[in-house]
Amino acid sequence: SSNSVKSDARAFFQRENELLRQRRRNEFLTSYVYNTNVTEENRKAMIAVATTNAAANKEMTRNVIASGYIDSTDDDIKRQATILGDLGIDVLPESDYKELLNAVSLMQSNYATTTVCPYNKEGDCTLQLEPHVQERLSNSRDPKELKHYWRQWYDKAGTPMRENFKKYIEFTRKAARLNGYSSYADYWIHFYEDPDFESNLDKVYKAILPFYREIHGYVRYRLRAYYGDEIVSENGNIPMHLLGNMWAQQWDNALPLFTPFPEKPFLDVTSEMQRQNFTVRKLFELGDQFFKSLGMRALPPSFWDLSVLTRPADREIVCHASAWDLYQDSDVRIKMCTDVDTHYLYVVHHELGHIQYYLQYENQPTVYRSAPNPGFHEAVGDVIALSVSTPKHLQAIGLSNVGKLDDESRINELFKNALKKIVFLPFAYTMDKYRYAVFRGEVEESKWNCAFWQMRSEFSGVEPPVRRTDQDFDPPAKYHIDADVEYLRYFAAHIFQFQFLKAMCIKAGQYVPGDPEKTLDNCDIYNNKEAGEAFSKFLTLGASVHWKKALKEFTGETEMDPSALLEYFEPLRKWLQAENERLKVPLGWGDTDKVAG
Ligand SMILES: C=C(C[SeH])C(=O)N1CCC[C@H]1C(=O)O
Ligand SMILES: [Zn+2]
Repeated sequence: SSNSVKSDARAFFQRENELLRQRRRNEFLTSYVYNTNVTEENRKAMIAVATTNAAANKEMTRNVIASGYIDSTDDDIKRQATILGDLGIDVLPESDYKELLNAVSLMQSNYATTTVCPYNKEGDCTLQLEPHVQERLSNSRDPKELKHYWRQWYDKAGTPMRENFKKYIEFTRKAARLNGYSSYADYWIHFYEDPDFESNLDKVYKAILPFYREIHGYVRYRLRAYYGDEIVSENGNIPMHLLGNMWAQQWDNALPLFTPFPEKPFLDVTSEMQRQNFTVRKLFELGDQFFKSLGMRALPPSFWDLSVLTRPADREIVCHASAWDLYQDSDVRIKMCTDVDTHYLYVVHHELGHIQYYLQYENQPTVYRSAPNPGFHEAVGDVIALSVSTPKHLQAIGLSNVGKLDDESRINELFKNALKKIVFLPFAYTMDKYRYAVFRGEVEESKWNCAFWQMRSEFSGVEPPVRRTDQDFDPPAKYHIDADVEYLRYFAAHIFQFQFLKAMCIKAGQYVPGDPEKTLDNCDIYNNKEAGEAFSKFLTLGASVHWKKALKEFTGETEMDPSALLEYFEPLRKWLQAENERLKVPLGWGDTDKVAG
């Protein structure tokens, strides 16, 4: 009878999920050892465990397919079988699998260990991306120094990785084909469980593009006033080394060059934190405190014992921040090279968002211990960071003496946030539009580098400080391209986080449409149990239901919709359009001439 079939299926999935959990624990433990101690021995040990697991995962998938549960009339059985029946790169024959992992881990190791030479002075070429190069890109206002560090990094972290990247493309293409996908791009897209994903993505990009063009035009105008016409053209691409970030993905570090109302006081949280002798641990305690104030999960004691929160002096680690689920006894960890400043205050909350999600869904079967939409996982921490960075909250924790800004200071704050949240969207869009094109074979290999810069110019209107040719190979200078990490999850997260924020601010009574005293950009959900309860219910689901169903229960919506984001920034958008008209700022940009055609 269907009951006995169901109980057989339950027993089957119970066993497969438990075995999968053990495999994931082993695999992530060895991967954590490698990421927190980058040696050849640890790299090989990680590959060995992953290879053994790939064979076991293949066996599991064979069992799942043979069981026929994919055709079950029971939604849950069908969903578990569908997800477990999808192998990913584990489908590869063992030798190909090893070659692929070898190529990706070599790119990651290179990124983690690349060091560069100091500008304009003799000295060891031992400067690291975090913290040295990142600090120079953020704070230097010398175009020659900025160009030096830009070129050093791209030449050393990018170009030497061409052969490994080629292998990466070859083997991911083979894996996608073996799984019945037309390309690795389509394998990545299937995680969004949305046939309209790519067309929705283009729709959202087009919806924010007018606002982005206003920001781009104003920034170019102000940069030109500061650096002069030889460095910044009137209506061309913005040289990316001037924008405060190695990849020009967010421009808030260069904000002092283009603050709308420079004479207005600023929430300079970094100097206030340093004045108050904030420690790295304090940053994590702030985040932990926020989640607890919402009635959500606290960090377990093991988190503090097993995480690596600052760069060790005695070994190489992968500094790029990451959060880890070790799939047993609430063993969750963060690995990052934290400094005490506003950038890391944001990153700490971003990573703690992943940790909170891991804890919230830890009692789901292994197959459901993930987000139903990759964008959700990247949005959790960002929502909290948005609340933390409000004047109201910063005053509550003693990092600011103003709880409510006047109109001009509010424009400054919104502008700073737009330099993170709006500027980021065309960048994130390009990271995967480019890789989709390469995965789909739409760009011939001899054009891989020029295509990259042509797309950065087309979608963001930024260009390299020096001419680049197809003898260079710049994409692996970005962590996620080395580490096989899909990037549209961050694009989606930058839209979803404002939908989550608005829903929770309404529940907390912190946002009332049309009430100038209760706007989205000064909403602080701290201590609000109703908001926390709704958030917990949403996160506890894990991947057990379709993301549209989870979103509907949480915010009442079923789409990735930029309305909440545009509402949050509306006062800035109005001001910027008027200001650009007043200053006769030209908008838009043409083709870059920094790329050999
Ligand atoms: C902090 C993380 C680890 Se999931 C990260 O990679 N982020 C967070 C925002 C965008 C993206 C990046 O740094 O490129
Ligand atoms: Zn993340």
